Formats: sequence, C-alpha cells, structure tokens
Amino acid sequence: MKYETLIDEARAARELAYVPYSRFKVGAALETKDGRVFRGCNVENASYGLCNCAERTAFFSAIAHGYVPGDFAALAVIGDTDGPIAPCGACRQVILELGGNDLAVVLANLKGDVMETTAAAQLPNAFGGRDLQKS
Ligand SMILES: O=c1ccn([C@H]2C[C@H](O)[C@@H](CO)O2)c(=O)[nH]1
Ligand SMILES: [Zn+2]
Repeated sequence: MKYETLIDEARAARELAYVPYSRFKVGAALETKDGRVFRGCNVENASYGLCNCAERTAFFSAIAHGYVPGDFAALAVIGDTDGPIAPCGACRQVILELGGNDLAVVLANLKGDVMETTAAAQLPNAFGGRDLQKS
C-alpha cells in the first residue's frame, strides 16, 4: 500500500483517540503483509501511567486478531507535531520486537511532513528476547 494511504488510515484512527488529560491525539495504522490494516489511537486513563500509545494499540489489536511477528509490512503514525511525530521509547521497544528490524516506519504530522525509517533504526542497541537466553 502507498505510504500516503497508510498515513490516511492513521489520520482516521487519530480522530478516535481518548485523550481527556493530554488532549494530544495520535493515530497509527499497521499494515500486514497480507494486506490488512489495524488502526490504533492513544487511550489515556486518570491513572496516567496506564496511558497506551497509538502505536501499541495498533500492534496489540493485530496480535489479538491472530497476527504474529513477521506478518507486518509497515506502520504509519501521525500527530499534531512540528516535525514528523517521534514514537516514545516504550513504543520503539514494542515496534522492534513485534514489527521486526526491517519494518517500514512512516512518521508524519498534520502539516504533511513525512519521515521514512525502520524499526531497528528507531532503537539502536536494543534489548531483546535474545538477551534473556544466556546460560
Ligand atoms: O508517538 C506517540 C507519542 C505520544 N503518544 C501519546 C501518549 C499520550 O496519550 C499522549 C501525550 O504523550 O500522546 C502516542 O500515542 N504516540
Ligand atoms: Zn509510545
């Protein structure tokens, strides 16, 4: 799918964000290799630490629908930022594990700025499952 189309999906997802505390809406759209798209928005909570970002909502939705690491082609994320939105560290960790090193990550904002990168490039020197398999 064209990145513009995936960004449009993320833009639509953003409209559904539940953000009574930050008022900062974020949308994500995760494309599977078999052509489906899972949308995600951020979902906040009065217990602030429970807020879930748009990126993780999209991945967790796809996993809950039976998709597994290796099934994903691209992730688009959009927010009302000056430059292309920058995923938080927690999301970069999840994007890398579930999306894989080479997942295309398309970061956008409402003004039309776009940055294309990859999951691995967004989290250098990452901790991963392999690190747990010593001894
Ligand atoms: O890439 C990002 C950055 C922030 N947020 C959310 C978390 C919180 O709900 C709000 C403010 O940080 O934006 C996302 O969903 N994705
Ligand atoms: Zn995040």
